Amino acid sequence: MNASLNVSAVSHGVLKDVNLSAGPHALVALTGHSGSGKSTLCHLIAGFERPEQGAVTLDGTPTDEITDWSRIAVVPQRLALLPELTAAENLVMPVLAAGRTVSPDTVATLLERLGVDVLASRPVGQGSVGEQQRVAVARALLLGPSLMVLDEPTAHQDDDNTQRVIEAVLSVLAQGTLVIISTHDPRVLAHATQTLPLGTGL
Ligand SMILES: Nc1ncnc2c1ncn2[C@@H]1O[C@H](COP(=O)(O)OP(=O)(O)OP(=O)(O)O)[C@@H](O)[C@H]1O
Repeated sequence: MNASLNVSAVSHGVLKDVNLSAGPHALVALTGHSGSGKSTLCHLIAGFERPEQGAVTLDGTPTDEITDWSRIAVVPQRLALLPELTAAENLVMPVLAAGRTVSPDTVATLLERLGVDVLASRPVGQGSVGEQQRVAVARALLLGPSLMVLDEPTAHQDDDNTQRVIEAVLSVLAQGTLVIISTHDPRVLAHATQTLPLGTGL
């Protein structure tokens, strides 16, 4: 896993001439006030859309051409879980889409680690917002992606669960995942290896 992310001269919506390079084991924090474009940049890096100007590539490939969650896994601000499916089923969806398999034990262990084993066999729509957010974190962690993009992943978490999310992210970071996190949370920022402030006019 030696992913190299390049955001080159990107202008898109509120974003103007944004540049970023990062590789394995980097934890890049996207910071800035509300409306500064953190979610917009998360979407571009995740490959949900292609920038109006400039390029976003992972190992030379535009990220909007990458759909394999073992390469790019995402925790969107709006989570994008299927509420009528169980947490375990939600975790397995991108695995199946990538043509891979994971053992039920691996899924169960990950859900337990994030404190959401209670939803393993219940529809995730029955969980709290914080629980659903941790299911989305587990879904992104499952395949040990090359690049993981998390949009404010501790926004709905109490102290203990913030620590759970941070420890889970640090574990894939240690294995070489490149992590991009939009955040205001000082407990997350403390682990950043790079910070990209947005909306500063720089
Ligand atoms: N699909 C869209 N179409 C038009 N404008 C949009 C769209 N999505 C976001 N915007 C605008 O782009 C700007 C940046 O929004 P974005 O959600 O990226 O900011 P943010 O820094 O993530 O904010 P927050 O911290 O409140 O989540 C905002 O003014 C927003 O209204």
